Amino acid sequence: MTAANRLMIDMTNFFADAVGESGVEASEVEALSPRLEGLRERLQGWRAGKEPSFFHLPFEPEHLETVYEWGQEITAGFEQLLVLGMGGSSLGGEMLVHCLGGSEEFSDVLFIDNVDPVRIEETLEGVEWSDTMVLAISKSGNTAETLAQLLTLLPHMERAIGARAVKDHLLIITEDEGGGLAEVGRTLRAPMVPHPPVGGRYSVLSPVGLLPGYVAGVDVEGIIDGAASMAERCLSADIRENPAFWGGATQYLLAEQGKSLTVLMPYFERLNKVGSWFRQLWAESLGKLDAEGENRGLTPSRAIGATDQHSQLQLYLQGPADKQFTLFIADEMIYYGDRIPARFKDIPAVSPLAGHSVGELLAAEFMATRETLTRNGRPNRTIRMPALDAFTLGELIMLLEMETVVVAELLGVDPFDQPAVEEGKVLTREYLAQMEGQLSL
Ligand SMILES: O=P(O)(O)OC[C@H]1O[C@](O)(CO)[C@@H](O)[C@@H]1O
Repeated sequence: MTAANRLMIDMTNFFADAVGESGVEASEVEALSPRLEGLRERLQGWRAGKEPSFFHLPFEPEHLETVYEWGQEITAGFEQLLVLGMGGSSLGGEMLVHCLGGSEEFSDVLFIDNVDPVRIEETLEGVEWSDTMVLAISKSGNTAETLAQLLTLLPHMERAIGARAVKDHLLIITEDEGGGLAEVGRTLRAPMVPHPPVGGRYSVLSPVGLLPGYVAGVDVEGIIDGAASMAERCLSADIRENPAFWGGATQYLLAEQGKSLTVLMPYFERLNKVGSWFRQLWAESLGKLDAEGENRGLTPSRAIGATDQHSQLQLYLQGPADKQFTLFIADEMIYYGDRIPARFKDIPAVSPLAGHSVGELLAAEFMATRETLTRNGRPNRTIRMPALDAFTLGELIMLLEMETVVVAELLGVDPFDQPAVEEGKVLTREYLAQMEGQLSL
């Protein structure tokens, strides 16, 4: 595996030297280092594979083997992959496909990650069942939405390809063999791939995310190499040398000082789904009660440059000083896009644009936003990628996962559970039961 670091993390504008009193001091971040000692020890165990963890996924070659085996079968036999799943069961795959997908041999990977009947109907309208493989993913196997998605599209499949062929068009990823999805799969004799023993929001580096990615043409080995390289860097005992410890501890401190809204703002639309994936990771991992029963958490928010400069930036600059920002830019951006013709260069509004590529304009807008945030005392950091490629995306995924775990450690919460979500699931079932009562009257 290559150890070249491609992701550059510029934290300068998180600190008081750049943004004044709304920033933090490097010495304050360093002072948090002893509180991360327990995590450092656990990380060594995770790296050695002593207990299941997302951190070890890039070092488990069997996941890639499964992805190649199924990926080749799907790309050889089908035109389309339809992925069913909620939250962590779909967001990682969607991120990979959206960021780097676009294989010419294989056209479509579609995701149904809701039970909005209109959206489902619209998605299914274009599905040619004889050319489609369905991938149903649920770690627990009992998620109502995922089961409803699968069970409602089964009759469509059966009508189109015949009941006996369904098992050749369906693949299931689930962990719990006693769960509803496994039960349905066994009845239909559909093949099953085990979900790794990690939470859905930490599962992107397993077949859960990599298989849809592979099918869309993503270089999954590059993703894994990048993630492994970042994981090794995150083992450093020196907090300043450890990107996730340094980044996570700084974001924690900023939040403790009132900046508990984390805004992710890529200047690259392909990175938009990184924001969707990160929102679940950050929200479900951090938003919970600590040991003293205090409500803790940092609220994720996402924006997209340059579009949201014309929507959110006014708030960011002069609204409440409760936010910290992570901006993303890819150096290659300046080479993209047509040059703006000089034809109307005598018009004052056109003259500064003439001759520049559209990518150069976007890059200039990024630099301007970064500077205005800084001048207005709004703490911000920049994650710079030379190019948006698989290795860099793998580094980014591992960095954001590890930063989440670091912030959780400092908040004193468990990053791997989501105890409060259960209540809503129970109530949903109760409401359904009530509706059944009404309908039977
Ligand atoms: O993979 P499963 O078990 O279907 O869960 C889907 C999602 O639902 C949650 O349990 C609750 O939102 C998430 O943590 C998870 O990613």
